[in-house]
Amino acid sequence: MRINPSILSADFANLASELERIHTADAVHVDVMDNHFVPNLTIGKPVVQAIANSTTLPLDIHLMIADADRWAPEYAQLGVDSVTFHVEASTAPVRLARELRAAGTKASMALRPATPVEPYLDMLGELDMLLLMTVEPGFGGQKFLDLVLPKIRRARAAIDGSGKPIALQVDGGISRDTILRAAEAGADVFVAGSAVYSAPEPAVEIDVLRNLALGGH
Ligand SMILES: O=C(CO)[C@@H](O)[C@H](O)COP(=O)(O)O
Repeated sequence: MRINPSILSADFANLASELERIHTADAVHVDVMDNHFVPNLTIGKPVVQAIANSTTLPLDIHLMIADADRWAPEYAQLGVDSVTFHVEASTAPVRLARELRAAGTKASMALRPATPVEPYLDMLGELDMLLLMTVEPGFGGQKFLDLVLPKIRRARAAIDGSGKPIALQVDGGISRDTILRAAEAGADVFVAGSAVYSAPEPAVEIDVLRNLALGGH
């Protein structure tokens, strides 16, 4: 059960201290948005590099950008732990996943809530992590979409059937109220933004969320 706080909900003017506030996290989830794939604009490579230089936590990079085939390998060069691209933004996801692994990072692929997982089950072995979005990507603070739960269950069954150690991440609306449902469905990596950063002590909230998730297993 891993908790990766999203710095989208952090104070961007004080990123170094905001990273210290989540020292109990398993990794830092970094949302890169380009105002094309999603209707929001966040940060790019220079700021990702600065974050990498400011923390000892692994970086979990979530690219919500168009033309993932072109850009994702460049993020892999930054020495981050994992790079997640959206399948809806890639024309050659198998080749891209292989390129990411060849660059020394974990390869991860994300699906929007309405994107079915079945067409991609045969390529699970190319991935280190599958991200199932539990909100429409673009903004923090949205409501968890329960309609994704059956897809999480189907993905869990396929991962278990593959016999491969593929992480199953969920992102969006994860809180004390929703994390158990996602865990019971089979998720094992949880991205939480507003729930962590709105807490008085984010590091403690991370531990609370992790313990709640453990109740689902
Ligand atoms: O990628 C996204 C949103 O597109 C997420 O990472 C959010 O940043 C999570 O925030 P909360 O829903 O937990 O507030």
